[in-house]
Amino acid sequence: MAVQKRTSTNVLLHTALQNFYSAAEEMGLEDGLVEVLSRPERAICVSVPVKMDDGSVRVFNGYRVQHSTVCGPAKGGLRFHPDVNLEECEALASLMTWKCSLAGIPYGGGKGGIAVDPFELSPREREMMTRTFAARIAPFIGDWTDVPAPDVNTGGPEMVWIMDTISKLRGKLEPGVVTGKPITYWGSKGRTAATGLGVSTCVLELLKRKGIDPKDATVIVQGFGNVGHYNALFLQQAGCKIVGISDITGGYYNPKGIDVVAAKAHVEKHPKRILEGYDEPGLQKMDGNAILEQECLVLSPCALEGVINEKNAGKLKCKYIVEGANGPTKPEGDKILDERGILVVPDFLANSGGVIGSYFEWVQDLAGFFWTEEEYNSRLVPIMKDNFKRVWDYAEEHNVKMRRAAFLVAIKRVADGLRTKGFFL
Ligand SMILES: NC(=O)C1=CN([C@@H]2O[C@H](COP(=O)(O)OP(=O)(O)OC[C@H]3O[C@@H](n4cnc5c(N)ncnc54)[C@H](OP(=O)(O)O)[C@@H]3O)[C@@H](O)[C@H]2O)C=CC1
Ligand SMILES: O=C(O)CCC(=O)C(=O)O
Repeated sequence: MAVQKRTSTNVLLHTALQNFYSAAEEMGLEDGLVEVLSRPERAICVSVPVKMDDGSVRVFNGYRVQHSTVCGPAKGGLRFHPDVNLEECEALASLMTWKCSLAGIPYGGGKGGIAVDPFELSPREREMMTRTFAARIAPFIGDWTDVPAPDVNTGGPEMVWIMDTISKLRGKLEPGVVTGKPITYWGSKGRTAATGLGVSTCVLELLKRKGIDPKDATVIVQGFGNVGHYNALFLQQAGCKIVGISDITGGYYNPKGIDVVAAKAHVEKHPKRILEGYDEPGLQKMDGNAILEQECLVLSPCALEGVINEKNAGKLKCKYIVEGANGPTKPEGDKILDERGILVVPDFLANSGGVIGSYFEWVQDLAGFFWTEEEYNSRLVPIMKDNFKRVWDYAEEHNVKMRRAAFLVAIKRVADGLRTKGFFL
């Protein structure tokens, strides 16, 4: 019987399934494996009741999806955002499977989160919500089963609350149950900047392949959070001119180059930690979508999914796209970029520095022995360069786009594992 292709109205799941099916078809993957890998192994839905500060009770929906554990424990972030839903988690979990496979680290893929606007909660409410969520997914997570990490709107505090809740439930310290923890609490030096360092490494590798001096490169970075800010900072340090940045308050464009350090200092001082009100000579403020369409050599979307699509792909004025966010380009947008000859370095290669960095943290936690930041970065950067090279070379050799090359390489490792191990457990 032919493969029953799944479809979804969710942008991310639609993108994930289309990318997977077309790569699977190209590599001639057996139907049985296509069926298995187009579905998650396990999807957990929990309700998360919280007693609010005013005495009322609110119940939030929480999710954890484990797409694959063929190559190791499920691994991937937790996001707190009003738009979080099961299908989105499923898509992001599958992307984690391919990301970990491509990176050559011993993990499968998982993702989860809570449908909530965390900024509406008090610190106490946020902690209670996180701890209750941790307790409800406790039977399914652990250092050798599923290891969550930060994603959008989560970070060190949430990871500590999860680790502490699980440790109390199990009656022993469980540092390896989550990564992205603060350094003082079994975290690792280097993890905070790891994703941005990985994205910027891919930009610089791309420039090298194209024979472009970083000093001649203009870059626009969408999103000025963890990934976007560090990406912009490292690129500026490497000599690139950052001509555009953006956050929820809109786009900030300066053809003379934005001072990333000053912009970050402004955000740190702002009570809402946003770019609003940032100014410097030559800066033009614009709509958040318009910034994507400004002139630059490299555009690096580091905020949201689906931002490059059928509506704007024809209007972009960049030559290269290096995806820091997960799923920023819809397949419809990808097709147009392809026709226009705009080269895309795909998300699960470009932003894999985060999970590779998490792997380093997990290794240190299991060993109880910690590295210096120099050791951490000196391991991360060569792995990123090697992975970039592997995908670049495959794309050149087989005359395919980098996204397709990355999928083909990543699916092969998981498929080989499945063939060897079988499907029974
Ligand atoms: N953190 C990590 O290690 C990894 C993250 N990723 C992915 O990278 C992306 C960003 O994650 P991360 O940096 O951690 O998240 P953060 O929450 O730290 O930052 C997100 C950024 O996006 C901005 N943003 C939100 N909405 C818009 C909008 N409409 N237009 C422009 N900017 C917007 C936010 O602005 P504001 O602050 O004003 O709300 C913020 O600057 C996500 O797709 C995530 O899955 C991938 C791999 C690892
Ligand atoms: O650090 C991790 O384990 C996962 C990071 C993540 O969620 C991602 O790469 O999208």
